[in-house]
Parts: sequence; structure tokens; C-alpha cells
Amino acid sequence: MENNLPVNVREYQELAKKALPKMAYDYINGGAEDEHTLRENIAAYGRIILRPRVLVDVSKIDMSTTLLGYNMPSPIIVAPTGGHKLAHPEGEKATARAAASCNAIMVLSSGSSYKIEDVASSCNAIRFYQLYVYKWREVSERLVRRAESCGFKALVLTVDTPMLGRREADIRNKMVFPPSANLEELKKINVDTTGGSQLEGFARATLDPSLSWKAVEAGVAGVIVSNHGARQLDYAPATIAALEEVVKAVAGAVPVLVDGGIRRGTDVFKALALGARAVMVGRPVFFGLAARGEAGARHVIEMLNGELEVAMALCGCRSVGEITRSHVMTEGDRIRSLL
Ligand SMILES: Cc1cc2nc3c(=O)[nH]c(=O)nc-3n(C[C@H](O)[C@H](O)[C@H](O)COP(=O)(O)O)c2cc1C
Ligand SMILES: CCCCCCC(=O)C(=O)O
Repeated sequence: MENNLPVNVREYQELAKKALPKMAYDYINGGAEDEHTLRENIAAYGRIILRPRVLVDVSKIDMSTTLLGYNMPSPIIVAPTGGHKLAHPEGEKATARAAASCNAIMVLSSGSSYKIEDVASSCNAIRFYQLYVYKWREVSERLVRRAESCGFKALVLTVDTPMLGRREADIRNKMVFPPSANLEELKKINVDTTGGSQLEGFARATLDPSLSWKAVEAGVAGVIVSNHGARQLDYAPATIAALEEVVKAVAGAVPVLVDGGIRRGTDVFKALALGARAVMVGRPVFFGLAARGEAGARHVIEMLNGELEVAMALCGCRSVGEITRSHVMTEGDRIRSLL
């Protein structure tokens, strides 16, 4: 295998499927209910066409950008995904090392299999911490304090999960989530598993469904256009289809990021052209981790970076700042051009 490495994310997905027990693969790959949004997250990228420019000197391509004052060699961030031990015994420690070796920011999930402290000490890197708000605010507060003292630089507040979406594969498989090392104090919570998925029962017992817009009063330094990888509300729009509207509404006040369905460097390019400052990728890194551990997760990030570089060169863009709205044609553009 090592002589014959996958050449794209889809091939990593196939390897991950072979490597993992069905329950783990279904959990990682699955979406909510009919998985309409899951398919759309990817398909909507396929409906956006690139408009290349030629005869531009692209002998130097600079993919670097900044976010919240941090320099990034490329606009690709590792999205928060829980339970990396499902994919590999080294779990988030391996993912963190992979991200660090690419100088990519990793957002550590509240549902990580390894403790915040273990991930922090596994390697040096800029990292953000993803926070769920629990019914007991002091539980969330303690997580924030721990992340802060471990040097995490920003909080990514997940607000789309007042309860877990219906992931039918998990219900069928009676999904058991690896105990989150960070939530020891919630271990004694009574979890009703009659619904099938233990994770769903845990989320229902612990997440605060009363979270409201008042949370915004604290201020935000960025917005992420996300549908949780299509795992929450099925028939919610594909994120790339919603991006431009959000970018317009935010009007430059804070950077806008997007995740969901990014499987190619061309997808990253399209997201940037439609106004995203950076993108986050979830499943691709998880698939890499499942297939080849740290090396696989790193290779996925490297491949996406490599694909983005080629896309930029072939579109005549020497820096991310040169990627503009005029480099893409959306379905809306095509319809408007016919009117
Ligand atoms: C297996 C899995 C676990 C996830 N766990 C979390 C989580 O713990 N916290 C969170 O905010 N989002 C979580 N997400 C959502 C991701 O942060 C991200 O929105 C999504 O993976 C992006 O879509 P993609 O997988 O198509 O790249 C998870 C997604 C997946 C696929
Ligand atoms: C307390 C709930 C942790 C859930 C973490 C996983 C998650 O968000 C997912 O989409 O799955």
C-alpha cells in the first residue's frame, strides 16, 4: 500500500471504509435522515464552474492567509470532529500532529477521545477549541478554562445542536461513542438509549437546548457557515449555496468560514471565490486518519493544499487575494444570464 498511496480524498474514503468496523465508518460518513443535504453538500460544489485565466505569470503561488491575526500557509483548517479513537488508537493526538506538520489550524472537538491536555502536549501548534454548551454551564466553563490554560487560541461555539440530528445508521447500529476524555464529570449522567444511538441519548441528556441569540451578546470574531456536515437538519441547504448570502449580510465585519462537502482543492478555491476567508474539512481528515493514521491525515491535508495550488495556477491566481467572484459561475449566475 505504501508504494501505492491514494491520490485523492475519495480513495482515502474507500480505504477508510475497508479499514473500519461498520459502526465507526457509518458514524463518520453518515448524515441525517434521507441524507439529502449530505449529498447536496458535495453536489453543489459540482454545479459551480471555474472560469480560468491564462497567460498570467504563476511561477510563484502563495496560498497563505490570516485568520484572527494568525498566519496560515493555506486557508484549510481541520474541522472539529469527535471520537477520533474510532478511527485510530492515537486519535486526536495523531490528527493534531498531522495538522501541526502542515502548520494547519486544528479545531479540537468537545467530544475528543483524548483529553485537551494530552492533545496540547502532543505537539506544538495553533489550535482552536470547539465548545458545546451543556445544561450545566460550569461544565462548559471548566472546558474553556482548560483549553485556555493549554494555549488554545479561540473558541468555536457550535450552535446547531440543541439536540442531535437523526442519523439513522447510528440508530440502526446502536452506535456507541468512545467515552469523551474531557467529559469525565458527565459520566454518571443517566443516558436513555432506547432511541438506539447512545450518542444521541448522551446529547439529549447533556446539551442545552435553550441556547439562544443572547449568546451572541458576548461578541463573535468570525462566522462559520456550516450544517454540521449534514448531520443535523436534513434538507438544510448545502453550505456552499448559502455562503454568498451570509458573506453579504456580514459585510466584512468579521471573517466568514465555510465547511461541509469540501473534497477537492477546487472546492476550496470556489469557497474563497464566493467570499470565504478559510474553509474547514471534517470527514476527509478522519478518513485519512482511519486509513493510515497520522501519515494519512497529513497526506489528506497535503493533497488538498496541492490541489488548491494547481487550481490557483490554472485560474491565474498567484495569491488567495487574487481569487475573485469572477473566477466562478454558479447556477444562479447561469439562470440570471438567461433572463
Ligand atoms: C464524524 C463527525 C463528527 C463531528 N463532530 C463534531 C463535533 O464534535 N463538534 C462539532 O462542532 N462539529 C462536529 N462535526 C461537524 C464538523 O465540524 C464539520 O461541520 C463537518 O465535518 C464538515 O463537513 P465535511 O465532513 O463534509 O467536511 C462532526 C462531523 C463529523 C463528520
Ligand atoms: C455531547 C455530544 C458530543 C457529540 C460530538 C459529535 C458530533 O458533534 C457529531 O456530529 O457526531
